[in-house]
This record gives sequence, C-alpha cells and structure tokens, in this order.
Amino acid sequence: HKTIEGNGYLYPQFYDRTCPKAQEIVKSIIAKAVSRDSRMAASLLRLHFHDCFVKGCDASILLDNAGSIISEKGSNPNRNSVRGIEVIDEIKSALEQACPQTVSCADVMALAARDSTVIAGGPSWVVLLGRRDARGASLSGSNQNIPAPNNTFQTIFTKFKLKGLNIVDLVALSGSHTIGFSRCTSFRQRLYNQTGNAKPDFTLDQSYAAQLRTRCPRSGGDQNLFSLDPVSPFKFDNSYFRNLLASKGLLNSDEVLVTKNQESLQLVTQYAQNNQLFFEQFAKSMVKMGNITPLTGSMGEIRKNCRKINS
Ligand code: HEM
Ligand SMILES: [Ca+2]
Ligand SMILES: [Ca+2]
Repeated sequence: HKTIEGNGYLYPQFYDRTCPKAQEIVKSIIAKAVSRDSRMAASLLRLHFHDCFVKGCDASILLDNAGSIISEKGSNPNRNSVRGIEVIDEIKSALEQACPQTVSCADVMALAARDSTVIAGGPSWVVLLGRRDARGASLSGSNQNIPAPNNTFQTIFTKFKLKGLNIVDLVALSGSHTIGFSRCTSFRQRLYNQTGNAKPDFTLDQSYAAQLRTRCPRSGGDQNLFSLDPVSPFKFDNSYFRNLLASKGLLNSDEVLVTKNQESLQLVTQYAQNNQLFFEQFAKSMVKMGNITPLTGSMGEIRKNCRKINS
C-alpha cells in the first residue's frame, strides 16, 4: 500500500530526469517578477506558508471556486492580502511548455519561496521536491490553522506545534517579516484599542505608534500599506529582530515574541546579534515547513493549471 501511495519522502533530484530545466525556469521567472515588483519576493514567500499550514504543502491555496471547491483565497488571512498567484501561473505555464504535467504547483511554490528569499538577500537551501497537488481546498482550515496577527503567543505557538514546528521554527520563520508589507487593518487595534479599553498597546514604541496612526486612522485606510521592517523592507536580513528588541514590531504577533515568552525572547536576541545564525536556522525551518504532510507517489495529481483540478 505504502509503495503505491508513495513513501512520503521528498528529495532534491525529483525532476532531474523528467524536467531538468525546472529549477532554472522557476528562478528566471521569479527574477523577472521581482524586478517588475520588488514586493513580489515577500508575497511569494508568504504564499508557500499559507499553503503549507492548510492540509500541507499541496497547492490547495491556488484553487479557485469551482463545483464543490470553496477557494482558500476567500479566507480571513488570504482575502485582500495574498499576492503572487499570477506569477505562479506564469511559471506553471512555462513548465507545461517544457515538460507537460510533470512539475507540481506545490513544488513550484516551494521553489519560488526559496528563490524569492535568495533574491532578497537571504539564505539559500536545497529544496526537497516531489510534492503532488491536492484535489480539494479547505476554507475552514485556512481560517483556523494560519495564525492571525491578534492571536496570543500561546495560540500562535499551538498552531505551529500542530504542524510539527517548534519555538525555534516559530521565531526563525517569523523573521520572514524582514521583508514585505502589512495593511493597516492587520494592526490597527494596537494603535487605538489594544485590550478593549480604548488604550493603545503600550509595548509598542510610542513615537513609532504615532507615526503609524497618521496613515492608519481609527476608521478608513484599511488597505494602506506599511513595511513590516521599516529599516529594510526589501532586504532579507536580521533587522526585523533588532526592531522587535526596540519595541518596533509592527504586528502584535511580532511583538509577543519578545514580551510573552522567555525562550522566544532569547532566540530573538540571538538572531538580532547574529545574522548567520538566523540565516542557518531560517533555511532549516523552511525545509521543515516545506515537509508538512505532502502528497507523494500516486496521491493527488500534477495539475495542468494551478487554479483548477484536472478534469
Ligand atoms: C507567526 C505567525 C504569523 C502571523 C500572525 C503572520 C501574519 C501576517 C500578517 C497579518 C501579514 C500582513 C498581511 C496583510 O495585512 O495583508 C503578514 C505578511 C507577511 N508574512 Fe506573515 N505571519 C506569520 C508568520 C509568517 C511566516 C511563517 C512567514 C513565511 C515563512 C510569513 C511571511 C510573511 C511575508 C513575507 C509577509 C509580507 C507579504 C507581502 O508583502 O505580500 N509570515 N503576515
Ligand atoms: Ca495546502
Ligand atoms: Ca529587512
């Protein structure tokens, strides 16, 4: 049974014979996409995370509404927020030209996350391959399993543990917020009414908070964008961790890493001091995240179009 269903293992050489140019194709389209839109690296990194936390890294996030499928794109974490799907489409169509029905959409996202990190100046790692694509999506899983920015430290940590990830992974992977942007709506509560008593979050640097309020008012401006790391929003570095120690983490979920748990505070401090240590751990944790319950062997399928299941 196991051999028919696949042994569950991914390996780097999976496409070496069947699509030797696969990695080259992905990399060149990512380079083009990021040169058009420098935020794209961040958006593609996040896409892989939002896929892997829902039913595993199986490209469930890419499916559009159709028949009995209710797209994950409409979930709270994804709606008006998830980006980069057109780039995955562009890569997939180039791959279909080169090697029809060979490279899964789930693997494309894993490669895109790595290449995006590298292009932004972050670490590289060897991407394990051989994931297959789901024949369904889970809107409820997307709403429940992906941590929300106003979740408590415990809730966020529990959501990571449910995916087999530990506190080291949580802190290192949160370092992704060294690039990319957040909408006002994702952190407004901190600026005006943190605990329901009409007071701001006093663990947020008050001059930074005042600056944020100018473009993130009490009401309106929901979609206004703010860099998660204002020091170097397009550079993948450890500046995110230094911001946290200066009480300048943008999201509540960033801030709790330094205020609610000793072990995570210690990790933040280490990564703030040692970029190399952060890079090495980030790479390891990305491989671990990419290994969340993949479909392998004859499970699932290789989609022709990442937005829909094969008919
Ligand atoms: C620890 C729990 C996490 C929470 C609560 C969280 C939450 C968020 C939120 C609220 C945003 C802004 C979305 C918006 O307003 O449109 C965001 C952006 C982002 N997140 Fe996270 N995140 C977490 C972990 C991660 C992880 C593990 C990764 C990647 C491995 C990641 C990568 C990103 C990136 C790169 C962006 C910027 C995306 C862009 O500019 O398009 N996040 N995150
Ligand atoms: Ca998924
Ligand atoms: Ca940065």
